[in-house]
Amino acid sequence: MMSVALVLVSVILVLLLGLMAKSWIRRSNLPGPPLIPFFGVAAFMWQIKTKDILPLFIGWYKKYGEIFEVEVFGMPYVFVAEPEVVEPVLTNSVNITKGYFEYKFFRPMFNDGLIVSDGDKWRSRRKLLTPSFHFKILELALISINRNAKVHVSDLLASGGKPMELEEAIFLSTLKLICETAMGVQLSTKNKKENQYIKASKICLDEIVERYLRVWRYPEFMFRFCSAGKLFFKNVEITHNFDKQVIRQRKELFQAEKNGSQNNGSEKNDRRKAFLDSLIELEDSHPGLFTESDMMEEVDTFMTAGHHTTASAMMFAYLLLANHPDIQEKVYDEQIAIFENDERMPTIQDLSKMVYLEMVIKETLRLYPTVPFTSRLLKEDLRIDENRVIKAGKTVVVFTYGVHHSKKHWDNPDEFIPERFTPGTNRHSFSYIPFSAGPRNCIGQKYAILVLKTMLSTVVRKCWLEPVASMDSLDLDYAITLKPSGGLLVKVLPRDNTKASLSQ
Ligand code: HEM
Repeated sequence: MMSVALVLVSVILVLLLGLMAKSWIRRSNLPGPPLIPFFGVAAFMWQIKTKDILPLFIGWYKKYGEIFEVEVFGMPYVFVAEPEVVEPVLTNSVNITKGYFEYKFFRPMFNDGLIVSDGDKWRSRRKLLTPSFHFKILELALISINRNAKVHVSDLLASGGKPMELEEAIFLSTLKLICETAMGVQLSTKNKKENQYIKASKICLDEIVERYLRVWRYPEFMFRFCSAGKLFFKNVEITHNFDKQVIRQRKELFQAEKNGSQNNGSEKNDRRKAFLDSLIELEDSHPGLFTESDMMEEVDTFMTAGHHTTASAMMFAYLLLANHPDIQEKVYDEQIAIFENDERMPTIQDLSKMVYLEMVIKETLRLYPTVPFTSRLLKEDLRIDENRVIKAGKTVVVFTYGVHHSKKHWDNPDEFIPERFTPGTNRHSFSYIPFSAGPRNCIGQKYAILVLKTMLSTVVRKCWLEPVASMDSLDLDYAITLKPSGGLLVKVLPRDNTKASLSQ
């Protein structure tokens, strides 16, 4: 009996030593937290909460520098925050594959949609979908954005200046916007199903982050078995049902428009198509080649990516403006210089004049990058310099938060200074990458800037934002996108009254 136990212990020891040796060999000469046999950092990650994730990586970044290596359950991850290294990672046209586990966990939500897909499928989809975000389409979208911005402002003002939890109102606005502009479907004003959808998609993203931290949930069968997995799949179903309904509604309209134009004998409408219309047209013209499930995976992807991201950026912008009244006032002055006392909504030309507002948005995305990490699985070796190579097979995580807070590239990196984005200021082009860069950059970035500018312009013209708590007490939650932990409490007052009371 003793000898069997001894053999078992010896085998386990040899296995652990083997794994350690493998790790040391693979690790090359990059610094990083001490190796823990077999589990790597996963051995203590299970104790961590989502709001501890960013501080943990910031701590390692401060301790080990702009390139460090972390091992999770035998998988090596190289974190990079040095613009000179980020550049070859993001611009390489071979290394377009996303990190394996990080993106695999999205598959139940997005299947093989644009964020997750790879190789030829990704290339052809990207080519197909890019025209949907063409300038002409965005110009048309402005009508919907303006209408929603007005509704959003009256929702904010209804709070009567009392501290208001803004997260829900912001998410509702950005969801309605992506539905109207990209999907061509106007949502109801009752908001019941919409709020249910928003809640479900938040639960899904939260559960993905929790899954990163709990290695025993990595295997699909284990995840499906536990209560977290059951909750996740239940909420995935809610989001899918909502998206199916959106597709159904748009298809009915599409068919009605098609019949209408045939009956009128009118010419084929060749204007550029909004996102969902081009997918429906493709299914219509290529039956069997582009299917309903192909359409679903892209709608699922764009519905989530299209509203969580802009909502996160808006939340931080409100918080920063409320806490920096001087900057809020400068944004307002620029609006007055453009509109004087005219109540009209902004045109594309007006938006192009909002240079200071754009600087504020850029600085918000620098301080609080909506997507703080992105990753690539290296298909070929990446030489950093004479002494350092990151080997093919490793996952490189671009630590955007670290890039944006680098003391080498930014003076007082933790301060909110929109003036650093004064047009014409020089900097390393990979020291600022909120939308990533290279072939897999954000397809929605022009749309996002349009939404942010229009919404913020409308809010600042009509409202005065006041803080409820100082930014010093702000914790950041990593929920795939970055969010203020515990929501967003701000006071919203009508601008005119405030101006009047300020001048008294
Ligand atoms: C403030 C707003 C936004 C920010 C900061 C942002 C940021 C990013 C980043 C960093 C990536 C790269 C992710 C990666 O490599 O893993 C990305 C990709 C992507 N974004 Fe955005 N995004 C924003 C808004 C949007 C919007 C509004 C949409 C849709 C309308 C969108 C759709 C996508 C899609 C589909 C991808 C994948 C592109 C590909 O792999 O080809 N994003 N975004």
